Amino acid sequence: MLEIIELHKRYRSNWLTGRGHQAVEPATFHIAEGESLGLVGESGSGKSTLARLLLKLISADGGRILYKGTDISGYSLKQMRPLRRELQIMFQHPHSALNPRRTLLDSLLEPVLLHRIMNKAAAREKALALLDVVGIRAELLPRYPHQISGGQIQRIVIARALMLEPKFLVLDEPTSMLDVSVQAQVTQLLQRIRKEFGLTYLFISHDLELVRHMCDRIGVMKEGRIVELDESERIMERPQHPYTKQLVNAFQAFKQ
Ligand SMILES: Nc1ncnc2c1ncn2[C@@H]1O[C@H](COP(=O)(O)OP(=O)(O)OP(=O)(O)O)[C@@H](O)[C@H]1O
Repeated sequence: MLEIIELHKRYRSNWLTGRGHQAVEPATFHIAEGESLGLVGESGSGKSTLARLLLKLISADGGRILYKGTDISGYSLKQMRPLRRELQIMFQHPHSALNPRRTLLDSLLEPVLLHRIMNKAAAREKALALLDVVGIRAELLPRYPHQISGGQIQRIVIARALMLEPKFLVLDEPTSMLDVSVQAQVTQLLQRIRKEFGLTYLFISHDLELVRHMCDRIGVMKEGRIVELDESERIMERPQHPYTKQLVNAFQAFKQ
């Protein structure tokens, strides 16, 4: 579905240090349709930058992105517009994902009305059907984000993404701000909708256990480089790179 070839990014020098920063070294990998690919690595290793690069939310310094065989690297904002429906991202901070001054219903309807996909009545009907899928009662819809829990917000955010019938979702630490028990419920929901809607995921997390559970393959990032990428079980059982070994060992020690 996505083929990434030598994609790389350097942030320009900042006024404080006067130095630039190579956030992502040339990265080459693919994400197959229906697959869930995990990205792990310490904070600052470039995971979010890589995800934003492949969605073209930030511009790359070089490299290519093929989506369903078409090179979209040089696409303008206008050319990307129809693809924004198909390629979406969900962020870590559930509260900043929704406009605090809009009701949940308005937030749910906003993207489809903006993309002029359907009229308001049809959009409401679709929203109600999706609320069922994500396990939210319709009575909550007139509320504002601060009036519901973090887990409920994440469910609304998931429903809002589904309104646009995406094909590919980047999940950037989607559950890291939630309590452990709520985390498990949201993770289960994400697993279920992947199957139900035939979605493809890029799942970013610090949590190796979660990534192993959610993902078919795992890519390990260190200092802007993908140092290892393999099937999840193989990464866990036979890590090759010293940094991956360190991550897996730390995880095993923590489990004992
Ligand atoms: N807009 C920016 N301008 C300059 N430097 C940036 C910018 N965004 C990120 N960086 C730097 O690029 C590096 C990679 O950041 P990135 O957010 O991609 O890492 P990450 O692995 O996703 O980290 P985390 O797990 O903490 O979210 C970091 O050193 C970060 O400080």
